[in-house]
Amino acid sequence: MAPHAEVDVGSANGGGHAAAANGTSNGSAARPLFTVSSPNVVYTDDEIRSKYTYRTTLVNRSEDGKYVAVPKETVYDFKVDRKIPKLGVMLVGWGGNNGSTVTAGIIANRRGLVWDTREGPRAANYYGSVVMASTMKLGTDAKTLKDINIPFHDVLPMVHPNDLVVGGWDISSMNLADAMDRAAVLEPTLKAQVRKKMAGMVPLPSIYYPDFIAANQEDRADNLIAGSKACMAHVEQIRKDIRDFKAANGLDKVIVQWTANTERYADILEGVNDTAENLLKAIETGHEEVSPSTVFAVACILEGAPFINGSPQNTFVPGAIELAEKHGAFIGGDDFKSGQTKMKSALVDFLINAGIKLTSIASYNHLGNNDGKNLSSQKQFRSKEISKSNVVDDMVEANNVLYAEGEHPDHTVVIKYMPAVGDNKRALDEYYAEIFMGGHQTISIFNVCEDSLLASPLIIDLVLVAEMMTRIQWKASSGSGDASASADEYKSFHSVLSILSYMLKAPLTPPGTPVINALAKQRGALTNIFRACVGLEPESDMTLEHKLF
Ligand SMILES: NC(=O)c1ccc[n+]([C@@H]2O[C@H](COP(=O)([O-])OP(=O)(O)OC[C@H]3O[C@@H](n4cnc5c(N)ncnc54)[C@H](O)[C@@H]3O)[C@@H](O)[C@H]2O)c1
Ligand SMILES: O=P([O-])([O-])O[C@@H]1[C@@H](O)[C@H](O)[C@@H](O)[C@H](O)[C@@H]1O
Repeated sequence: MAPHAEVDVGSANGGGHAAAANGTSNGSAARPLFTVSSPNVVYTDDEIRSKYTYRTTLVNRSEDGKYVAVPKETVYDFKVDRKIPKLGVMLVGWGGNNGSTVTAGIIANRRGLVWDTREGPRAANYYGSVVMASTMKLGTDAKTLKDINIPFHDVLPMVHPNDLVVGGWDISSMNLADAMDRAAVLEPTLKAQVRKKMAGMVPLPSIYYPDFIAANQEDRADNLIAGSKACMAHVEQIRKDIRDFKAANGLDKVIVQWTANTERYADILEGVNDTAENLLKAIETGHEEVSPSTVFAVACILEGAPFINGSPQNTFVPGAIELAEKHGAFIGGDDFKSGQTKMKSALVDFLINAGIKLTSIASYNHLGNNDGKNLSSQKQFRSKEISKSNVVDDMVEANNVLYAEGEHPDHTVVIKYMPAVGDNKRALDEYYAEIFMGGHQTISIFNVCEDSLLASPLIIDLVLVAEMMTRIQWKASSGSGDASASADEYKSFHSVLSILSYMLKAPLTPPGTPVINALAKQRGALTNIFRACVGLEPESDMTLEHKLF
């Protein structure tokens, strides 16, 4: 059967669910859940335009070495395209645990499925998605001053995941129904209801360069594009696949996401992958240090499809980042932040900001899925060890009361492959800290993460936020105090979508900008940038209205 994507027009025309707030999936703007009444916000049928004053504090040093804090205001004009596109998502590694699970989840939600379990009936949901299952404070009721909270999804005219058309590639030819069985993640009573639809989904052949993933993956590799090292033919085939998928499904846009196996790190080599020009040349000449994920990234950049890396390897070598910047293409990564590390990025933030001196973190985990099998190989584990270890750096460096320059907690990460537990990863963590007057606090956590059920909503959030970013443009308002920007042309955000960091362990940021791992700060950035696009102030927890009266 020819590989093809899911074609389910059930709700692609918006019939499968309530029209998304601020817009519907048929491309016109509907009545939004809320409007902002302000001279700084203008709604048209096609756009939301806002004037937003961004307030920061610049710090200088006086001659006597003291800090001098100077409040700064920069006025930006934001423009949001309200037309919600018909959106496709192509997963690299579609037949994996994550790929098959997220596909089944979208179908189940679109159809409003309910299935029997030992604990009784369960209904499809998007729990674990910050976009679909969390809220943000819109403001306070003008009469009662009580908080008014709205679904995150409603703050801007976002695509609804029920409308996503899913496809992708895999080195394994297994159809998605059999892949769902292989994954052993979902209940049989749910699988039975989506099996027919998924049996018709067959991943496109993909590129396979054996040296980049564990040798134990070879037995899956029966669905390959010819060639075992990078070449332009691979780039062009992937670009053609994206165009064909877009045309076959009548899509306006396609976003590509890597949820294939973790690769080993690629060496950064001068003259090979250090610049965009050298990277393209290295692909043309078949350099063996160019990985499959980097070939996919280059293909997507050239095709203008946002590319997101859900795995920890250094897909975005300097040449790939430079290429994305040159083409104004969006890239994001790395490594879904789904369970053990997500908890860590919240707990470490809490401990250190509570003035508790974390002195060691021991993170052990074992899992029995194919990801764990691939990670049982040292080179692939090393990619994951890096992404799981660096997540505390910004929080430690931000507290120079607890930590001297260069001082940091001991931190170890262990991953073991234990087939018996399958996708239900066990994460065991010990946090050891110094507290008041020589005391200690020891926090021990046993965290069973059903990895694919935690990662799937992140795959959805990454797609929805990345797509939303393709419809947001900005410019510094004339006379805004930002001399660097032209006052009369809108442009997109930087190619590297650091706004995606909440969903990622090792956030990729524009070159030279800081990496923020603290979970609350990441969510705050995502929330407040979206609020700014409709002219709303950042969420403030000051609640002076409840204190000054
Ligand atoms: N909670 C989580 O599940 C989680 C969290 C963070 C990161 N990740 C990462 O997400 C990725 C996928 O996780 P998974 O559990 O679905 O793994 P998986 O092994 O079940 O799926 C990976 C799929 O990729 C395919 N594949 C390998 N190389 C390919 C290539 N070059 N082109 C196309 N397909 C290819 C494999 O055949 C397999 O079907 C892994 O890199 C994992 O480390 C997962
Ligand atoms: O996101 P998280 O739970 O910290 O990290 C997970 C690891 O604990 C697990 O070993 C690995 O297989 C997953 O891909 C994921 O990276």
